[in-house]
Amino acid sequence: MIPPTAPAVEFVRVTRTFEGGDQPVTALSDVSLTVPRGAVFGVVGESGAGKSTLLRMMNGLDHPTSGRVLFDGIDLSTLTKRELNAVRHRIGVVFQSFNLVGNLTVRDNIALPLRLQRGRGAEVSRRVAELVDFVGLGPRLDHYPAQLSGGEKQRVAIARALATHPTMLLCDEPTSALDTHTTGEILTLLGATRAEFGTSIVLVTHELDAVKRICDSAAIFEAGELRDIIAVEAQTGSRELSYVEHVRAELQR
Ligand SMILES: Nc1ncnc2c1ncn2[C@@H]1O[C@H](COP(=O)(O)OP(=O)(O)OP(=O)(O)O)[C@@H](O)[C@H]1O
Repeated sequence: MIPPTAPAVEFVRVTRTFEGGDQPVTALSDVSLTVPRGAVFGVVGESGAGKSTLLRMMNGLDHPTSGRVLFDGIDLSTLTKRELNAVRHRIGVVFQSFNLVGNLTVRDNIALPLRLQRGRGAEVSRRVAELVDFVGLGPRLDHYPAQLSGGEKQRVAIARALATHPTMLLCDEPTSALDTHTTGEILTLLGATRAEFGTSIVLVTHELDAVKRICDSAAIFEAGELRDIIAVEAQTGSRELSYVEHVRAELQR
């Protein structure tokens, strides 16, 4: 059972060391942090800081060498493969490179996680319709990924990640392949995801503007060590700018 007050994710003194090369590599060293439920939590750090390792552990794809990772209060390393799979259905993942299936339409990409769970046809269609509406991709339902812009592909990927009603969304550099205006649109969509569904979001990014825009707090990593967790001041009064307003604001800054 999920303790009602459990955070979305908790790391308790987590260390992850990779053996096998000439020398062991410590990707994360004694990391303790808490992602509160419903938070948008940023993770920043230079290349090699340990961000991907952190995300893989949140998703149960990797386990600590020492310490514990708790999702909804459950220690992921104590679960059987079957239990872990069940927990992972409550976690959505969004990648920089979208990871859509090229020979499936938008509709079928979004439906994929539901079909893997053997969802019934009518339920799947209803859920896909809701999500397409939420991410604003109605007219593109029968298009293939190659026919979409980068921003549209990321909308499909977000819809697909939300298909199974996850309580947490892990976003690995979701806007790094996008121009700044489209980045703003995707961040707005992630903000709407939290507001509409209460989804906890972990946003790994090297773009500090993205953190400033939607995160409540952010963890700063350096060489596998958690250096600081900072509260991010809310950007009150900010609204979605049109493309022209955005370019004007950037060039005149
Ligand atoms: N499977 C592995 N085997 C050996 N070393 C690894 C493995 N995975 C990660 N590492 C090492 O752990 C350290 C942290 O890697 P990680 O990918 O977590 O960093 P990152 O912050 O995500 O970097 P980037 O922004 O470049 O993706 C690096 O030194 C990396 O080489």
